[in-house]
Amino acid sequence: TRSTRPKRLLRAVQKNATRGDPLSVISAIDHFCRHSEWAMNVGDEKGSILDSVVSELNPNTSLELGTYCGYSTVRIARLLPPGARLITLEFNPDYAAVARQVISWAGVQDKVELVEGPSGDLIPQMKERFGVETFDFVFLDHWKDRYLPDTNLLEECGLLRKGAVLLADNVICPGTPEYLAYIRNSPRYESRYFQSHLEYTKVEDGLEKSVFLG
Ligand SMILES: Cc1ncnc2c1ncn2[C@@H]1O[C@H](/C=C/CNC(=O)c2cc(-c3ccc(F)cc3)cc(O)c2O)[C@@H](O)[C@H]1O
Ligand SMILES: [Mg+2]
Repeated sequence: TRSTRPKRLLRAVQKNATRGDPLSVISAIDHFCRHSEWAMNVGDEKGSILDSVVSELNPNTSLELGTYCGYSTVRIARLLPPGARLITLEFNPDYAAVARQVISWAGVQDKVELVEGPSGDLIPQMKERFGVETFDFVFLDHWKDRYLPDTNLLEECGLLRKGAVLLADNVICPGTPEYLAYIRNSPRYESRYFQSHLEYTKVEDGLEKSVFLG
């Protein structure tokens, strides 16, 4: 079957990372993206901002929109306390298949539930089908024009608790103008921009951290 970039990324993980060692999986992917083929993982620079937000929050229930190859899934899951869980949504079955293998190579599969399907259909099912009360943390990294509709959906479904944190990737590059305008002007959120760079490049990008005030 035709080799794809995600499959080549997975092979690099299986070749260079140690099973059960999430940090070695993260560095194997970063090395592959720096020295072989660029890929749209959040990367090491923005990834360390993601790490600090997750570590400070210690979320019990987290949601990731857009799994891709599972890089940020592993970054988040390795920091979660015992019993905590991360639900990650991915509608491309080929990407999901690669991500499942990256996640299990890292040994964090017990903390992760990868659900295949479009976020717009799955978010309204979170309570009944997945037993979620509310999310403590949401990482947005899927199609950029879905950030705002999915945020509104999370609000409408009562899935954000007071103090829940939304962390959005790529608010500069490729950019999420509608989402930024909404979240920065809404009285229901307290937002802060973390300046950084587009993964593996010198181009400016950043993460927007927004606390839901209820
Ligand atoms: C509604 C729905 N439901 C479920 N899964 C969904 C979904 N919408 C998308 N997905 C999934 O999520 C990932 C998509 C990620 C989109 N990310 C980017 O486009 C992206 C692009 C760049 C970039 C920057 C400069 C360039 F020159 C080129 C690319 C950097 C990034 O960091 C990105 O995240 C991908 O795995 C897709 O299948
Ligand atoms: Mg991204």
